[in-house]
Amino acid sequence: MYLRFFSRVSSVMAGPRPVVFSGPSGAGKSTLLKKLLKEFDGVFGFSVSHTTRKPRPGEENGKDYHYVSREDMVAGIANGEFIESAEFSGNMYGTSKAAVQAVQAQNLICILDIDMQGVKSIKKTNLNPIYVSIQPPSMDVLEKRLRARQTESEESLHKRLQTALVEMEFSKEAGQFDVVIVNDNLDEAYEKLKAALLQEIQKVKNTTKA
Ligand SMILES: Nc1nc2c(ncn2[C@@H]2O[C@H](COP(=O)(O)OP(=O)(O)O)[C@@H](O)[C@H]2O)c(=O)[nH]1
Ligand SMILES: Nc1ncnc2c1ncn2[C@@H]1O[C@H](COP(=O)(O)OP(=O)(O)O)[C@@H](O)[C@H]1O
Repeated sequence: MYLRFFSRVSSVMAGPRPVVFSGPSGAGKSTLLKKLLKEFDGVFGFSVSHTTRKPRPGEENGKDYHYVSREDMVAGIANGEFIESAEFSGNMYGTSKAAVQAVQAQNLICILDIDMQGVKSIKKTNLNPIYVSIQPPSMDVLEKRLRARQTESEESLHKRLQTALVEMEFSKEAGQFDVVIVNDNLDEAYEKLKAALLQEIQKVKNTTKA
């Protein structure tokens, strides 16, 4: 009884509910979340993950990811600095406690872009996010978009497509996600995303006004 009371208080103090974005590589997670961050400046904040993968052209250290060596990442995990971490397509990725705290300290809705393993780990924490799955209209379209993005080697592309099949099946499991958005037409997908998050957006706007 008391425990429940205190955990409710601490989740209120932690600010608005975070939002988890997950789905296959190339489904459009970054594209959609960047649109949200741009339109709702002062409402959303991005949880900057750590990764051992190399930066792509145009990506910025500390903005898109914290780019670290495997040695540093392993040490950070052993040191208890991460809420969750996973191996994806030959690289390590992880959400540090500091990354989420930095966003929540500003009373913003914290956006996490994480894979399926991350979703499973976050479900064991008390973060209590809204789980959004971004899905491509088909495997064919996904492959075309990933190729057109020109960020992957042939090997990396194949690994991502293999994993995508599993992530697509996972999104169909009942209860895994609060919202599943098929990103066919970008504008339509974005409108659906905004509609799903409208209530949380409004809460933050009301708090800021008060
Ligand atoms: N578990 C976990 N997954 C992450 C994290 N950061 C990114 N990812 C996921 O790692 C995968 C690969 O990300 P990235 O290399 O940026 O490639 P992209 O998704 O194709 O743009 C995606 O599914 C991301 O959602 C993290 O901190 N934790
Ligand atoms: N609805 C869409 N229609 C066409 N291309 C899209 C759409 N959404 C995203 N893209 C493009 O597909 C590629 C993959 O999107 P991205 O946001 O990088 O995916 P993710 O972050 O899920 O890996 C990018 O080149 C992006 O510009």
